[in-house]
Amino acid sequence: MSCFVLPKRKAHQLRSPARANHLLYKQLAKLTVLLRKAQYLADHDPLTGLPNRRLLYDRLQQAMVMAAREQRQLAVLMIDVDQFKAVNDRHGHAAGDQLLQQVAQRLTHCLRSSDTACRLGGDEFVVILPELKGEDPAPRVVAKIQHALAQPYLLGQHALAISTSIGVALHHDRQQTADELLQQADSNMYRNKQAASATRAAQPQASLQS
Ligand SMILES: Nc1nc2c(ncn2[C@@H]2O[C@H](COP(=O)(O)OP(=O)(O)OP(=O)(O)O)[C@@H](O)[C@H]2O)c(=O)[nH]1
Repeated sequence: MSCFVLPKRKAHQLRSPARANHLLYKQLAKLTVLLRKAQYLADHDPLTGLPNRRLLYDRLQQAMVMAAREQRQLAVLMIDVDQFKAVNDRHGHAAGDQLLQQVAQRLTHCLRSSDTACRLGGDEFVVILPELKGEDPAPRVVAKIQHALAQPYLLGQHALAISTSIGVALHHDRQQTADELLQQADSNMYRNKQAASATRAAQPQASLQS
């Protein structure tokens, strides 16, 4: 914390109030920058730069309140990379990291500025869609995301195709908590993953391509 302390100055420099004020102002400006950086680090995933679990809960709770107040539809998507462990095992952890970074970039490009994509941890991402309009719009967003994430990735020298499992939860019930909504999206994702896994088992050629 030594950077927050006024630097030692010759006594005559600090005797001038204008000079002392100037030094204090500079130190406060530095402190403000450091606090902003600390806040960013507390709220974001260092690998992908996406909001982390802490900020996800914050944004989701706010979005749920706004959706209820303005009678808007809100959906949460739970997104999990299929067989991600195999990417690490076959191509190395650094390639796995690159894949997660590219998934995060693609997710961000697919979404509107009012939507939020977060990294929950590992290969799990959450998307908050706070302003759904029209009839049953969530499946359209899911299809768009799934298509974008299914395009091949370039990891160093390797081109790699992956699939993702996505679970959707719609926020209908005002009593529902953020945790319950995420849990519902997670259960739906898990069910979809199991179905996709059963399909892959029946068609071994459809598994991870590299
Ligand atoms: N490269 C990399 N790997 C990570 C990171 N965080 C977690 N992992 C790895 O991600 C993998 C997650 O594996 P799982 O989700 O359990 O398994 P999976 O292979 O995706 O299996 P399914 O989800 O059932 O398809 C584990 O091997 C973790 O070690 C990370 O930041 N970078």
